[in-house]
Amino acid sequence: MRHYPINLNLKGRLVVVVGGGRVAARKAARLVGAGARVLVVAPVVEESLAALAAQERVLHRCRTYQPGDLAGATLVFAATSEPAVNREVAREAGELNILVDCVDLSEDGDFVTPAVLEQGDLLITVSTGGASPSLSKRIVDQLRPQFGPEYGEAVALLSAVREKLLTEKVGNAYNDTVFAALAALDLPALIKNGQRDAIDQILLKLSAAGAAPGSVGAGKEDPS
Ligand SMILES: C[C@@]1(CC(=O)O)c2cc3[nH]c(cc4nc(cc5[nH]c(cc(n2)[C@H]1CCC(=O)O)[C@@](C)(CC(=O)O)[C@@H]5CCC(=O)O)C(CC(=O)O)=C4CCC(=O)O)c(CCC(=O)O)c3CC(=O)O
Ligand SMILES: NC(=O)C1=CN([C@@H]2O[C@H](COP(=O)(O)OP(=O)(O)OC[C@H]3O[C@@H](n4cnc5c(N)ncnc54)[C@H](O)[C@@H]3O)[C@@H](O)[C@H]2O)C=CC1
Repeated sequence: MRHYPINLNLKGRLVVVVGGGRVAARKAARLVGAGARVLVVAPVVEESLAALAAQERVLHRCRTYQPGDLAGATLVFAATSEPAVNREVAREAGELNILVDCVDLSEDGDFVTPAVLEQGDLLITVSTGGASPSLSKRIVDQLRPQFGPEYGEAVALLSAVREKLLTEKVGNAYNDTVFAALAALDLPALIKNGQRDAIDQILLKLSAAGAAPGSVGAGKEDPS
């Protein structure tokens, strides 16, 4: 394995994207989705980036890259169409100890971005270590039909149950039993088949030892 997999929480962090074409736009849109503060440095930006800038969801510095543009960044994307500029950006990032993704030559960078399948908080990512981005994309496209919106709902429900159990100071052994029982269920299938009453019954049964599911039920009515 050439890369170490990690899912970053970039909420409120400054990320600088140098370049404003199709590739920069793809990276910037996902960064905005993750709650990062995004600065785009480019003399020309494509339509979707211009729209994000107009909505003040990214900051656009409308000129070519200059040394100093990376100040304060947590991450950097060198995403121009000029290899020499991308190298220069990578060099400055290295000096500042900021991790950089060089979109035209992964060997010059510190990280690469994977193809992504997202359903709520479920994140399935595929990478080939830079060998074949289009294969990464194809694998995600093949997985997409198997992981519909019910997976997002299942994750949200599991998260609520988990938070409730962990904040109710129920014994660890009890929690372990409940988590194991929940993990053994095919919750996404139950959700997909509309079996919300069945899920609420299961949650009530699991909570019999003391942790009422309360507001975490799957049905429209609060089961508690
Ligand atoms: C190393 C990496 C660096 C990085 O960008 O982080 C990188 C590098 C390069 N990509 C190139 C080409 C293409 N990239 C795509 C698409 C995607 N590229 C993505 C990631 C990555 N691309 C990282 C490694 C990912 C991995 O490990 O597999 C995806 C998965 C995610 C994303 O962009 O965030 C996204 C899918 C988005 C989606 O799901 O929709 C397409 C297809 C398309 O655009 O439809 C093509 C054209 C077809 C082809 O060439 O395969 C070139 C050659 C450029 C040239 O010819 O000059 C380089 C440079 C090089 O190879 O060195
Ligand atoms: N990683 C990936 O997913 C992919 C990477 N690529 C690589 O990424 C490069 C960029 O691709 P696109 O976005 O499609 O190119 P593009 O031609 O659409 O956009 C290039 C952008 O770079 C900006 N730019 C040029 N010189 C600059 C400078 N000195 N300072 C700041 N910005 C500058 C331009 O204003 C423009 O916004 C390609 O040249 C290719 O090598 C291409 C396809 C996919």
